[in-house]
Formats: sequence, structure tokens, C-alpha cells
Amino acid sequence: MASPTPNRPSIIGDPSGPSDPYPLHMSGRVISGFGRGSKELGIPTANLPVDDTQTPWISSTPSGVYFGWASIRLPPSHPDSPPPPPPPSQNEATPTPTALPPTNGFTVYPMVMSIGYNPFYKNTVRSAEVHVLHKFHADFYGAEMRLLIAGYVRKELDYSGLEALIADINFDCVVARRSLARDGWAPRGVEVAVEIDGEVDGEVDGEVDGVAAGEGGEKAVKVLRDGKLEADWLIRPSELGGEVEDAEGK
Ligand SMILES: Cc1cc2nc3c(=O)[nH]c(=O)nc-3n(C[C@H](O)[C@H](O)[C@H](O)COP(=O)(O)O)c2cc1C
Ligand SMILES: Nc1ncnc2c1ncn2[C@@H]1O[C@H](COP(=O)(O)OP(=O)(O)O)[C@@H](O)[C@H]1O
Repeated sequence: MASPTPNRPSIIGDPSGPSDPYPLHMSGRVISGFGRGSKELGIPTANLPVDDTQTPWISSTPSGVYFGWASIRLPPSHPDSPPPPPPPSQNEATPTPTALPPTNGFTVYPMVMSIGYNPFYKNTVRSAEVHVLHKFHADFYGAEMRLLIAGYVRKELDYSGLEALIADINFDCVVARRSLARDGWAPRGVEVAVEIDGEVDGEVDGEVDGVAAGEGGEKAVKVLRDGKLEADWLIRPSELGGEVEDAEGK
């Protein structure tokens, strides 16, 4: 049984971006798990159905921890739902050149996830569980979620205790944030925000809201607007349309 993994790198991959076979895609509506994430770990995870007819790569991918981007279409009733776009102005002939393309009600967040059997809990069914690196003010069961999985962090482990599992997951979150907060790993055509707790690539070169990164262990938010990673899958899915359903898919 494992203790928290010692001395592992806090940043993964070349600054230029993911390498083969990444990025991988996955999507579905958020379903319930065993209810342990929030209650036992303090780390909620949004589960997606594991279905190899929809997601052919999933049966051959190693169980373990992955990181990337989650795009979620929250229902209008959700407290974190983005405001609807303003109606087009009569006077505005062409959009301003800096305008970002519409995201069709989806918002893109950094995420870290586990695919596997959770050996600490000895699950018998393989699950895919996403911890979105964002503080939500309500659950979003039933919401449509799309994933762009950018890389692999580590294999899943059994642990000597809950504290060791939590410590490793918390470090996975650091790895995901630091790895994603680089233009080569950020989605193109959409603004994303990543909370970071130190310098990335030598300096925090995006817009920083709040305190300077790394000061006194406090976190800063790096806003990335110049991402290079092709991410149409997240923000302009071809089959978009239809009603945005409320929680639980109702
Ligand atoms: C980033 C991340 C890493 C994880 N690593 C492990 C692991 O190494 N071993 C393990 O048994 N479970 C691991 N888990 C799964 C948690 O045990 C799981 O999220 C928890 O059991 C909650 O499950 P539930 O949502 O079904 O209630 C990980 C989860 C996340 C989000
Ligand atoms: N940051 C977050 N990341 C993932 N899920 C979140 C987050 N914040 C709130 N949630 C909600 O919490 C649910 C997961 O809670 P959890 O206690 O792990 O239960 P379950 O076992 O049903 O997945 C998600 O389905 C989602 O609706």
C-alpha cells in the first residue's frame, strides 16, 4: 500500500503542447457516483458513463490520473451559468477583432480526472471521474460535459489511509494547473482561467487577477487568451442545439 508519491514532477510535458495519443475526447451527461468525493475526500468528482461504444479508446487506456479541460453546459437555473450573450447591436457592422467566438453556452474549465477502479475503495466497475478545478455554488448532475484529455499524470494506487489518497490528489491538482497554464496546452479561441500557486515557465506572463503568484503561498489566477491547442470539440461541438436541460437531465 502506498504513501503519497514522493518527489514527482509538478509539471508534465513539453511547453509546445500534448503529444500522441493526446488530446483524447470524451463526453456525456454527469451521473452520480458513490457520493464519497465531497463527503469523505472534500474533492467532488463529476462522473461520466464509461461506454466503449461512445469512447473507443477508453477500454485500452491505462487506469490512472489524467488532466485536461472540461467544457460544461450548465442549465440557466444554475448559479454559475454564464449570462446570455447581449443581443447584436444595430450599429455594430462587424464584430470587434478581439471578440472571442461564441461558446454556445459551454464554459471551459481546467480539470484533473481518474479513470479506473479506485483501488483504495476496491470498486468492481471502472469509472471516469472529473474534479473540475473551479469552485461551483451548486451541483450539476445531468449537465452535458465534454472533455479534452491532454495528458497522463500517474497510475492509480491503493493507500495506507485516506490522508495519503487526499494528499496525492491535491498534488495531482497542482500538476494539472501548472501543466495547463501554458499557451501550448491551453485551448485556442476561448478564454480560460487557471489558478496557480507558483511561477510557470519562469514567470506568470498572462493577466493575473489578485495577488502575485507565489507570494506567501497564496494563489493567483492566470487568464490565458492565446491558447494554441485545437479545441473546437470543447466550444463549437457540431451537434450543438436543443434544449439545455436542468439538473438530473430533466
Ligand atoms: C485526481 C484524482 C486522483 C485519484 N487517484 C486515486 C487513486 O490513486 N486511488 C484511488 O483509489 N482512487 C483515486 N481517485 C478516486 C477517488 O477515490 C474517488 O474520486 C472517490 O472515491 C470518490 O468517488 P465517487 O465520486 O464515486 O464517490 C482519484 C480521483 C481523482 C479526482
Ligand atoms: N469542482 C467540482 N468538480 C466536480 N464536481 C463538482 C464540483 N463542484 C460540485 N460538483 C458536483 O458534485 C458532484 C460530485 O460529488 P461527489 O460527492 O463526488 O458525488 P458522486 O459520487 O455522486 O460523484 C458532481 O456530479 C457535481 O454535480
